[in-house]
Amino acid sequence: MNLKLQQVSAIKSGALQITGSKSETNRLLILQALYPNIKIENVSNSDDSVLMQRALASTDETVDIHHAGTAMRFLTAYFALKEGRKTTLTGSKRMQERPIKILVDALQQLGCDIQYEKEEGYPPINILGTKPEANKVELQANVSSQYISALMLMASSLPNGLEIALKGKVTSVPYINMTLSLLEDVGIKGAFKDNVITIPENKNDIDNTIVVESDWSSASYFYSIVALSQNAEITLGSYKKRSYQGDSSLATIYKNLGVETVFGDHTVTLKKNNITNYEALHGLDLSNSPDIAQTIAVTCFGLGISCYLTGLHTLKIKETDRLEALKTEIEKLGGEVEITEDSLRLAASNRMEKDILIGTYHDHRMAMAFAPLALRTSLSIEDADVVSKSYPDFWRDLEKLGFALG
Ligand SMILES: O=C(O)C1=C[C@@H](OP(=O)(O)O)[C@@H](O)[C@H](O)C1
Ligand SMILES: C=C(OP(=O)(O)O)C(=O)O
Repeated sequence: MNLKLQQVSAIKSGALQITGSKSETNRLLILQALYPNIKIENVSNSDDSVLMQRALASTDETVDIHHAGTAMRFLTAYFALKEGRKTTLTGSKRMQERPIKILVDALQQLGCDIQYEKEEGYPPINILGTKPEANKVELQANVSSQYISALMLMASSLPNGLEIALKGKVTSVPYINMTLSLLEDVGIKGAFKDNVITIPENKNDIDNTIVVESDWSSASYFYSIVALSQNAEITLGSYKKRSYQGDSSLATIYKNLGVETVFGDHTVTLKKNNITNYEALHGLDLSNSPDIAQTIAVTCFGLGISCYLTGLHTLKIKETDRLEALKTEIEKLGGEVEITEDSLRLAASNRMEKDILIGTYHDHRMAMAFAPLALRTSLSIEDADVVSKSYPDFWRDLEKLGFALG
């Protein structure tokens, strides 16, 4: 379904409750599968978390996780270490193009039994669960942190825990720290020092209740809306100042784009002010928070300012090639974008075409990143339901703020 967004001149101030972080939820669901007395509150209602829950509950031999990257990676390690269980783990067409070799190699190093069903290095994979004796593994860390988190989440179930040595420049580091922090919250105290992660074996009962913080990547779209508005003020729950999510760097980044963040009791209020520092957008390294790159690029385009975003090497293997997709869609609207393998340069421009259909390429973040441009022009979003991968209530929440949809 294509969704038309009328141009809106002003939006209402409002308060929204954002669903739980899908990254935190999907880690905790794996830990709950290992330690069933763990309780999770503010569970994400994202498709990716629903798919994860279904996969963990399934007794079928074939498990299909559609587009969910974390589910694919975390479940590869989970099923590989589930002794005696035979699983074919598969996903959408795009998932079958997203690499998994680094993780499979690491699990094979440990002694796991995993075969590729079609193309080497890519899902679907056939897994026969084992309990390996080895407790050391080495893997390349510059492609996806999800491979590392997958091993960390399973490590405490191995007879001697696990030592994970990371090679190369480590990418998406906050997601590794998030895994470490959640493990610690349930009582498993690991360490990450000098590119070596150590997770001990756990023999204790675990019955903690963990409250998932709401999703910061989802909050990014409201940062963009406030930046593009005259004077909007939006309160979002439930957030905390000391977040496990690297995308909470939004507060610092959007300060440069005229958005002030005020932390309340479990909320953040985003307020428009006119204090900007656009220079900070020139050479902004997003290797710690890849999921907000699209939001930031589109905000800058909406503001008519230039930006140069770096550290984007992981964007090519996400739900789509996000660098290509951004270039194509911003250029349709009249912008000028140059991309390399790991960077995006947007030229300053006041051009903004009307009534363009924005392609979304099965990528929830393409739909959500472009929606705030309705504060500047009328546009349509292709396949608008794609947002449910991380944020099923997105369009309803935009309507609450006064966006005119349909
Ligand atoms: O571990 C996680 O929950 C995630 C890690 C990141 O992936 P990469 O480590 O592949 O960059 C991020 O893009 C993804 O949305 C969620
Ligand atoms: C990249 C993302 O998800 P995943 O890799 O888990 O599919 C995302 O949500 O932006």
